[in-house]
Parts: sequence; structure tokens; C-alpha cells
Amino acid sequence: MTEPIISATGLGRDFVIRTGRGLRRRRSITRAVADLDFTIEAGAAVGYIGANGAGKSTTIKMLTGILVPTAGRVHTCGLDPHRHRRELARRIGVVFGQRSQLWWDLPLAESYRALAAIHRLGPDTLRTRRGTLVERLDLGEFLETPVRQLSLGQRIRGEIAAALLHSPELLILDEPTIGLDVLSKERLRQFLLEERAAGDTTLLLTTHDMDDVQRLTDRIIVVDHGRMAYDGTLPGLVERVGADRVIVVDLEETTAPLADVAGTRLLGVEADGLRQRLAFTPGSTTAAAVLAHVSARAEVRDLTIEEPDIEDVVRRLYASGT
Ligand SMILES: Nc1ncnc2c1ncn2[C@@H]1O[C@H](COP(=O)(O)OP(=O)(O)OP(=O)(O)O)[C@@H](O)[C@H]1O
Repeated sequence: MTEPIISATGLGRDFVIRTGRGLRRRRSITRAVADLDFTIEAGAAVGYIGANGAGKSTTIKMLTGILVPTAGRVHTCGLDPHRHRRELARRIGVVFGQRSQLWWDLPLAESYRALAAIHRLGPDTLRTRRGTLVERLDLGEFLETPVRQLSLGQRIRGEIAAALLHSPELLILDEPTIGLDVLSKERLRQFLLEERAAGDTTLLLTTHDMDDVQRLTDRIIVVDHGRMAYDGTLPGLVERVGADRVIVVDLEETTAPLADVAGTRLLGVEADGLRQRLAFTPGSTTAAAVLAHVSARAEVRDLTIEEPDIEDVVRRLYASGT
């Protein structure tokens, strides 16, 4: 088996906070990350999720060598991130949505030339890779514009190209779609999906945007107060917290409220009973069983199933304290 791209064992990070002066001096410790164990295999796409202050950025900083762990171990691309920061930088790409890694006063084209020198890319490799990224991220029109004059959406696309210029094995995106409008978000997601399909880049993504998680990742790790709260698939999480799904039936004729369908809760009745919404918990019944019950009462013209709201699912996980 090949080595995992990331492996963390008992990973932890405390921050010592000093306040006051003289006799009033106080020292307290914030445990930002505690006892994290996980591995991420090459080619995976993992969403790293948690509320504000849960420890996501601290973890990413340890994975990339910016911060040294105060407990446990982490290896990224088989390296100790802090000790081998330079070597690691050649093998990973990182984008922090709220902070730029580009040279503010330089045009993107200049930044890419500088990055190519840092990563020791030959002129041919730079030309080919840059050409592909410029085309796929649609950067052509503003390549010569100083970064400070770019819109947020343009800048993030520029940042992603910068992070991918040296074809890293691992791409880490910290809140990549934050602040972007719906269209720009969608464009970026489409690009990232294509990038994943085209190669074997491993993707680690922190986000508060559940659409990012749904569209881009196939595994999620949820942290709560620095500790692992869940590691698995999104449907697995939905099942674990017992979140409801909703079945919406459109009926051929006005029908009395379907209040007693086994395993469901009637959420609403519209248009004299022509449309009814029933909630059910996967595990206690199935959409097929609900449909069979409803069909025995009335002719079903159409049906849709609403998936649970993921933010609500994560909230439930936090509330369950597991
Ligand atoms: N340099 C620091 N000094 C002291 N405390 C810190 C430092 N960096 C982070 N913390 C604390 O560690 C905890 C985790 O912070 P972190 O930034 O990792 O959370 P996060 O999950 O990335 O949050 P957000 O979603 O808001 O970005 C918080 O309580 C934060 O206040």
C-alpha cells in the first residue's frame, strides 16, 4: 500500500495566553487541537468541518509546517512538516481564502514567474502548466493586472492557479469560496471537480459552506473544540445523527391529511391536500415504504425527496456531544 498523504497521531496544539502585568500577570492555556488521529490517502477529497474556533486553521497550520504541534505527530507527504517546510512547500499547494499568497503590487503573470523560480520549474513546464491553468480558470483577461486591483473572485482563481502551478500532490484550501457570489462559487467548484477528475491531486478543504462539502468531498472530518467528532461519509453522518429526510408527494386528487402513515410525521398540507410533506427518519422506515403507504390511499402524480440540511446535521452532531 502507498503511504498516506497525511497521517496524524495524537495530534495536539496548546496556546499559552498571557494577560495582565506585574502581580496581575496570568497565564492560561487554550487547547486548540487535542488528540487527533486520522490518515488521508492519496487521491481522497476530504472536508474538514467545524464551528468557528473548533481548531481547523490550527490543524492546517500544523499539517503545513507553519505551527509546531505541542502533542503527537503529523506527517504530510511522508515529511515532518515543520522540519522539512521547504521540501514540503514543493509538494503541496495551499490557499487561504482570506489571506493572499500573491504579491499584491505585481500582476498575476509576475507572481507566476516568481513562483516558477521558487519551485524550480523549467520554462517549458511553466509555459504548459500556466497555459492550462489560465485557460481553465479563465485568467487571460487580467493576467497583467496588479493583484490589488482584482475582484475577490478573480483573485481566488489566481490564488488557486498559483497553488497548482507546480502540480502539487496535495491541495489544501482553507475557506476557498468565502465571500464569493453564487456564480463564482459554482465556477470554482466546477474547476476543482475537473482538476480532481484529471489527476490524482488529494484535496483537503475547510469550509463553512455545506454546498462545497456536498459537491467536492467524499469524506468529512468534523472537529468540535479541537477534538474529532466524526470521521466518515456525509450520508453516514446523516444516519448517525438520525436527521430526517422529507418526502413531498403531489397527488392526483384532493386528499385528507396523511397524518397516520407509519414511520412519518406530517409536516404540511398544501392546496387542499394535493401536496403533502412527510418527514421520516432513515433507519426507521424507507422512502419506498412511505410511497407504498401513500399510494394505497391516493394516486401519486409526482414525488421528491428533500435531503437533510447539512448544517443542521452538524449542529445535531455537536448537540449530541459524541
Ligand atoms: N495564535 C493563537 N494564540 C492563541 N490562541 C489561538 C491562536 N490561534 C488560535 N487560537 C485559539 O485556538 C482555537 C482554535 O482556533 P482555530 O483558528 O484553529 O479555529 P477554526 O476552526 O479555524 O475557526 P474559524 O472557523 O473561525 O476559522 C480558538 O479558541 C482560538 O482562539
